[in-house]
Amino acid sequence: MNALPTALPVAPGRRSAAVLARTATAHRGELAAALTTTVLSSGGTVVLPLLLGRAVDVVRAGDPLTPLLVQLSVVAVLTAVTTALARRDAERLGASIAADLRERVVDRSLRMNPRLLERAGSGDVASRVTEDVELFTSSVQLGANVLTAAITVVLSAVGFWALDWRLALAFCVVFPVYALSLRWYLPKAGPLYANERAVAAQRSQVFLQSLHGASTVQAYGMADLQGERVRAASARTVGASRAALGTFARFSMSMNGAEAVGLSALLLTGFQLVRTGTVTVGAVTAAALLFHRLFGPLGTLLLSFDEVSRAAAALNRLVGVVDLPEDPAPQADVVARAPREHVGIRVRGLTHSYADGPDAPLVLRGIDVEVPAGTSLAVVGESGAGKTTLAAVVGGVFPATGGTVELTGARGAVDLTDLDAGSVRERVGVIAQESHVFTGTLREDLTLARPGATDDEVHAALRVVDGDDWVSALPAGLDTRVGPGELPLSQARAQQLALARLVLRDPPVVVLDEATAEAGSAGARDLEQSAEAVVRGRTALVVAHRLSQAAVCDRIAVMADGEIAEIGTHAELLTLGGRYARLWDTWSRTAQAPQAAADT
Ligand SMILES: Nc1ncnc2c1ncn2[C@@H]1O[C@H](COP(=O)(O)OP(=O)(O)OP(=O)(O)O)[C@@H](O)[C@H]1O
Repeated sequence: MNALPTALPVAPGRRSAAVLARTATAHRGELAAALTTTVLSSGGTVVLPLLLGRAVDVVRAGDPLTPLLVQLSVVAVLTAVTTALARRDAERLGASIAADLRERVVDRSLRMNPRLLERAGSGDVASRVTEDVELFTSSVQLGANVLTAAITVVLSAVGFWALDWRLALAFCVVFPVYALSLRWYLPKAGPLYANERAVAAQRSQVFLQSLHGASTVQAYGMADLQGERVRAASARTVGASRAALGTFARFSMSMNGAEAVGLSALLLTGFQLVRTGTVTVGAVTAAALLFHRLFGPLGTLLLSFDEVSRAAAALNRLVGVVDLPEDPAPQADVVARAPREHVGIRVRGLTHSYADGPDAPLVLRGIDVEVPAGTSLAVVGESGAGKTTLAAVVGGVFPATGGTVELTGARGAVDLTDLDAGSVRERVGVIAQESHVFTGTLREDLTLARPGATDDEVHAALRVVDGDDWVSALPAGLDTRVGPGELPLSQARAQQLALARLVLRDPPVVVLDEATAEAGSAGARDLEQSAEAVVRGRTALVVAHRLSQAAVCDRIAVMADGEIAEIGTHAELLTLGGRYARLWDTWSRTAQAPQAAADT
């Protein structure tokens, strides 16, 4: 089994640049349009000061100014138009690149190996697909500005050279000063921003944990402690941002110094050249105007190192997700061999540990069990016995650290880990402890399981799980919007929807993990019946806290400390007089006893 990293990777800068370049060239038309209009607009920006310089010489010589004024007007109008077009084209290109990347990141995150997701923490994934994607997307405008500034700087250098090579040299004085500042700043900026992003991800993780575990936090009176953790994580984020900002402020000051040095050098050189009659006053005027116009683009280029560094840190984290190695593709013949009908489950020597290393505690300790096609196996046991872990592994949610789970059929057996997620989901349907309601209409929520299902099919699935009455009674029926902020649904109804989705998907094997555990006893009995209807005719592994649910399954496995302690039918286990019999005895004496007994 491949060793999984403990955290999501961050791509090196060179790899991110390559991905960015490849994404840009995939939009060839937009790239060509953006480059063309940007070169034209930057060209106009450089030509205008040159024409103004010439105007100074024309006025000094007393020559007619009108032809030059016409040229100036035409160039000014063309520059204005191409500048507007350049901005639009560059933004379009940037938006396309950002959208491409965003889709790839979201797509890869949704198909992420569940064990990696668990290890890396959902906070890191959430911060990448939200904050990092947003940061990168909002740098589209920045990218457009940087492109324009870079081209303007190159064309201005050509303009200086056309005026006089000595003026060009004087202009170049700024570069060593810039270079020194950058040499000081750049090695600091990368780590500072990477740290800022990492600390922000930790803050998201702590915050998400507080939200997800809100009821536990309140139940144990841990609000103050958890609040302190969130505050400490926020303080670390503020500290990291301050460190980055302080360094940036010092860098900005050195930029202003460089500009003062550059302009002084240019004016002094121009003064000498005019005195010796080498260049005209107009040429020096043009050079000064060019330099003045360059302040903007040069400042954009240099000051944007700050934002570029942030965007690059975000991009490296996004490319880290995009580049996650795909799980190996299943072999076509294995998928073809995997049974679709009369599918049984065979578990051999299953061991699992949530931690790494040879001494890591085992949560499953060598489970051997078989569920013949069309029969049901209930799994019961005390909290922490390993029931949920067994259900998750058998349901193909994540692979176990050792042993095998096979789907058996008339043509042999296929290991679950040799199949891709899609092939597993066609054959094995899972309902986990928490049933999620997706934002949208009830129809959308239900047809996720089978896109294109008709309303009749959706209602039929709801009828199987006894959910059609309340859905049909809603004024908008299947068009009712559900999810956060919409029609509130009880946990029992959310589980009913999850069961209906399973009916629509119609897999031959189902794994139900405490599908009825959350409901109060009255609702729980209804849900038990809904779950029973789903199990009927299918191969099923049912994690049951309510023993009435276990008693109606064909066989029952009692788990204790990661092992199967007892297995048999309800009657056999009662006769055995062991753990199950004791559990049943306790269960029968609880308030539900008369009802549970009537159930069985
Ligand atoms: N994601 C996880 N990371 C680390 N340990 C885990 C994780 N999930 C479960 N465990 C541990 O594995 C053991 C078995 O847990 P599991 O949830 O499978 O038991 P269970 O029988 O289903 O318990 P319950 O009925 O309370 O859900 C427990 O000791 C639990 O603390």
